[in-house]
Amino acid sequence: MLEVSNLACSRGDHRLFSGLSFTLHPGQIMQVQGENGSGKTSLLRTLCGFMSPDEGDILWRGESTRELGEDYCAEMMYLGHLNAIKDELSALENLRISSGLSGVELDEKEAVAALRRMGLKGRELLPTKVLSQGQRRRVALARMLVSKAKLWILDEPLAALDVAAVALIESLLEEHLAREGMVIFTTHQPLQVAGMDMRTLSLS
Ligand SMILES: Nc1ncnc2c1ncn2[C@@H]1O[C@H](COP(=O)(O)OP(=O)(O)OP(=O)(O)O)[C@@H](O)[C@H]1O
Repeated sequence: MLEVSNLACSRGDHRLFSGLSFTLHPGQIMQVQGENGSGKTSLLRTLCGFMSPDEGDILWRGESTRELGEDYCAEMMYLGHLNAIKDELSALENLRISSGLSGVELDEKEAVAALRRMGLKGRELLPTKVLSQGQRRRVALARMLVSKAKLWILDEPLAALDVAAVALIESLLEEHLAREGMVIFTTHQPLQVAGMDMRTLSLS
């Protein structure tokens, strides 16, 4: 369970939000909404521990995420809106390295299978710099197929994806929630997650 209480966050002199509280239970998904610049990415990065809040507490299974440190990181997967993939490396190398850094060692067969499920058959060994924007996004999102993390924090996961890839991401979210996973995400596009308890958090 993730419990956020009285969270406040600023950028420079500008207060983005304050007094933000919510609880996310296993099997729940929450969409963070708000116009451009309202602080959605800042909130997600704060929940990951990449930014420190001005005030407030973030608890994972009842303990402070700051104190849990790597133990929290091992249970959380963050996919930012920038792909964080290395241009010179292949799709296969990118997936194996990013997965390894998050504590999941993938052998080549597993990584190839994940990339193929993401529609990247025949693109596994190419340097990612030659892939299209949507294909690069698919490489980054392939982590969703191999992650063992309970909490997924996803910033604009649908950006640059075509209809088939959006449907695949929706099904991966459904599978994750059915396994008692948790998801916090932002999107400016509609997302259909069947039969799920979709919560929303609006920043203004
Ligand atoms: N490093 C920084 N220094 C100063 N201001 C920043 C910095 N990063 C972000 N900001 C500002 O903080 C505000 C919130 O940015 P953030 O990226 O969290 O918004 P967002 O809701 O995710 O926006 P979008 O929908 O456009 O992705 C913006 O006004 C932005 O200009």
